[in-house]
Amino acid sequence: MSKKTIANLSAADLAGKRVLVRVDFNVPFDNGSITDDTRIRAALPTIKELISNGAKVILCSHMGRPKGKVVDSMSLTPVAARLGELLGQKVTMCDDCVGESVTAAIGGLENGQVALLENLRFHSEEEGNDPEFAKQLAANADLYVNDAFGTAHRAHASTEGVTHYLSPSVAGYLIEKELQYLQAAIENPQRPLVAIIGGSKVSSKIGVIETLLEKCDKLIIGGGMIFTFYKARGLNVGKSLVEDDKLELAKSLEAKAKEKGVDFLLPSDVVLADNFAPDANAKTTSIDNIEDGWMGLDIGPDSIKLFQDALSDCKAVIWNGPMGVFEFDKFAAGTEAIARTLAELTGTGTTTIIGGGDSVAAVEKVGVAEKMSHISTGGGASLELLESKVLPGIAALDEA
Ligand SMILES: Nc1ncnc2c1ncn2[C@@H]1O[C@H](COP(=O)(O)OP(=O)(O)O)[C@@H](O)[C@H]1O
Ligand SMILES: O=C(OP(=O)(O)O)[C@H](O)COP(=O)(O)O
Repeated sequence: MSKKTIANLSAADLAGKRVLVRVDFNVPFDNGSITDDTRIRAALPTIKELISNGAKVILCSHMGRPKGKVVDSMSLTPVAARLGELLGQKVTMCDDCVGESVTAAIGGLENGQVALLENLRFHSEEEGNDPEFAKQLAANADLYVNDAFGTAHRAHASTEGVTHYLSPSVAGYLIEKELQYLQAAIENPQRPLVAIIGGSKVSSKIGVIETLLEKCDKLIIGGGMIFTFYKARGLNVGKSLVEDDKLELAKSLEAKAKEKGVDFLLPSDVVLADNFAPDANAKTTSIDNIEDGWMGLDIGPDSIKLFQDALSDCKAVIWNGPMGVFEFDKFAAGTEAIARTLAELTGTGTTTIIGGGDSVAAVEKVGVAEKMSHISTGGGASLELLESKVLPGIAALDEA
């Protein structure tokens, strides 16, 4: 990575210094309890490094989309409690992210102690990347570390703006690791490189499919978007999800794959449902035999075999998006089989990279998350990185 990281800072750079650390603690909640603390645990290496070097650690994050207003259910207070448990030390929860009370709380920190600022997005200036707000955030710190990979695609006051007022501004270990895997996978791939793209709609994955077509050897497509490709080929898709305004695009993506010599694989059979429900009636059929009144919600057993064969010789895999409606058990087999196959491949030396979002949930549901080479903590951010877009939160950091 060409950006400076905390590994480039010496103990003397950190001891006794107030370090503002942007983290992504935007974790899922249910009834006030954190249901998945992956993002909190992912920030621990950076936080622990700062603690052990005697820094005063000032963590900041957003939670949800409160649109510039204080929304009690989006307070970071439960996160401070969970982080305190994980660190085995107290985390001081601040009642705001800027202002006198925050300055006083930070003034009271001893070396090696940790404070968490309240949700940055309770102020509209955060998402507006307001320079005055960025200055206020910076005023309480001596240097800046960005470890919020999941928010690196946002040019907000705490990710981009603040870097203009704090020096050095460096990346944390999580951002370093995310870049190591995701950037290397497309810039310097081990081959054969296979990309598996699924999810609901082709429209949300156009950019990533186009970029990956330039990089990968095989492209496997699953999920709801397959029906737009089938309809573009003139097949009947019943009442499956289709984007009628993307038929020409689907044709051009297939043509581009051919032109580039990329093996373009669509499922050969699908699991149909008579309605979109967990208890719908289901049947498996080849893709040229989809009847009116039925919708495809998963890939079928022949397709699983087809995809497993295509994956068998690969050295690296990037996966983004489920193969079907894996939230419904009846239609989860395709996604779960791919998750298991990737876990096995990792064991035989293949690099397996899971983009954020629903593919991560699927891998966790199957219980194979620990087996993958890398699971990204950012959905939108990992997609943008795979699309070779510049992530403003990373671009703003000091060059190495
Ligand atoms: N055949 C299908 N028909 C309708 N929805 C589907 C189908 N296959 C997958 N999906 C849905 O796609 C959603 C995930 O899509 P998307 O948000 O694009 O992926 P990701 O979150 O991995 O980026 C899941 O909720 C899943 O139920
Ligand atoms: O959860 C996040 O993004 P993700 O759902 O794309 O992984 C990040 O915290 C960014 O949140 P945002 O999309 O409200 O800016």
